[in-house]
Amino acid sequence: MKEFWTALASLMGVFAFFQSIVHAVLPLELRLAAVKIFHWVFRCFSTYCYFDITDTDGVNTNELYDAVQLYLSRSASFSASRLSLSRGLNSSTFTFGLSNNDRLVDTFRGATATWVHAVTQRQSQTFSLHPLPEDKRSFSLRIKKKDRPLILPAYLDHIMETATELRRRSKDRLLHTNSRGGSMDRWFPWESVPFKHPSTFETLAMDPSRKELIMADLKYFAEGKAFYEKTGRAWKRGYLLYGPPGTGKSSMIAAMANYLGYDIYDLELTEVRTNSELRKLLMKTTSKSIIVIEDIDCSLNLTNRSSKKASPSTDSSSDLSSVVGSEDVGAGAKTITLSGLLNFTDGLWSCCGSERIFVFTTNHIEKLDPALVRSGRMDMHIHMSHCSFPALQILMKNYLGFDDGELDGKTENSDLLRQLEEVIDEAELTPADVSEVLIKNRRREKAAAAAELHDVLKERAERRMNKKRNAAGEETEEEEEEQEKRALESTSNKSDQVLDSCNGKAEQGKVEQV
Ligand SMILES: Nc1ncnc2c1ncn2[C@@H]1O[C@H](COP(=O)(O)OP(=O)(O)OP(=O)(O)O)[C@@H](O)[C@H]1O
Ligand SMILES: [Mg+2]
Repeated sequence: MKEFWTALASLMGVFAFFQSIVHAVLPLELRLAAVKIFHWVFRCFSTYCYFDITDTDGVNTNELYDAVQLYLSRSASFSASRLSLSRGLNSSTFTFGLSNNDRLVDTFRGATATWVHAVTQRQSQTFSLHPLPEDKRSFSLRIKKKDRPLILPAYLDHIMETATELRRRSKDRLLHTNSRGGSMDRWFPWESVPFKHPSTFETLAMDPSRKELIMADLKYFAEGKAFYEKTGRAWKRGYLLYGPPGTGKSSMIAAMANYLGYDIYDLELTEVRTNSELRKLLMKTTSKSIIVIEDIDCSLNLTNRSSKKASPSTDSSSDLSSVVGSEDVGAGAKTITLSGLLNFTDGLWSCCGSERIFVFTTNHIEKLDPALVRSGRMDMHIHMSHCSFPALQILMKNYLGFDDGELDGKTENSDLLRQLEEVIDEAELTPADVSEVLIKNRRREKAAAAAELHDVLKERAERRMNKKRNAAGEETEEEEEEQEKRALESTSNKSDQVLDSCNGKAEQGKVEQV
């Protein structure tokens, strides 16, 4: 035994001696090259192959990294002996995180996949306007070389799909905004909060047939990967929601996100200064998301637009590049152009990601630049209108607890329902107005609350009728005055003509006299 320890000690001594010689004789570059060659030789003879999945690809966040993290933390968490736990602010679920060098083993189609998570510090960065995060994170996947054709890329597809499904099921969606201090100089220009809006298509008050049409359209889109690939179209869709305030445009967006399980990017256009900032924001959005620009008409600077339009050029492209949010503020002049915005939704940059929905909302569709609303740009124009009777029925269900049987018009409520149906269109109340009345009366008995609603609707309808009648009366008065004026004018014209003809004769006579 003693001999063994003596031999080991002398072996280590020899190794240390050679190491010091190598360090003294070989320069650093040569040593690094030697290490690389050693790794290369090792990999050539190894039965395994390795794949590194980093958190960024240098510019964009790597969706695969996020998917792997979610997949491993939810699917394989039970097989790991040590994991870090976290729960996001306002989030309803716990997330298992992986620390440095954590190792997880997964199996797919009978093959073993070993994952190792590595967190290293990024080497000191040179000055940059867009610094990267301090930590560099990556997953390393190790599989047997012989399994490679069997499980790649199917395994990665499986991970992406599972992560998507997990996200959808967790109902933990995010609402990203660029207006809450998200700085363009930072790595991630969007600030995020958990998205908890409870609006769904079920609670949304609108005609069921139109609702179904929209839901079918969304579903077709979400499942339409093959269709978009086959037709060579970018996998994105645009919706323009327009209508008066309080008709449910924002509620519809929330319902869309909840229906599809997508995140929302709420883009505050007035916070974006240049087209390149806009493009960068777009690049930092993930797929399976809804990118929203609310009140698009208010984001457009019509003064600048018209001044540009006043230029002699009649070229339609000049119209397209009209300034949107421009403000002449010297060096920091804002230079977002309409063409920049259209590129954002339509152009090549809009495709740097997939499965994305663009939603614009406006109260004044007539104020929008024709370039924005021309057919083909926004795939679907959805008019959110005043509360109709079918929409009212949904609100009565939501707020007062009426059920389908009570609303089918064959029960003791049928009279009340008929009366509501008679006045609802004339009252022209928005779903938000109706909701207010119902909220105020929600503690009362259903029928009493509905009767109160009827009174409000009736009063409003009558007021509108009176207004119309008065307006019509004023119009008739105006018309009568107009007619009188015309009659008077025609009489005076006739006498003028008589005078003229007399004068004419006099002139002629005069001429003749001359
Ligand atoms: N169609 C609807 N279905 C259910 N609730 C609605 C609907 N429309 C409005 N509401 C209610 O009114 C409130 C305001 O609606 P919402 O913010 O969606 O309107 P909007 O059309 O986006 O208005 P604005 O044009 O002012 O942004 C919502 O919180 C919701 O409770
Ligand atoms: Mg809104």
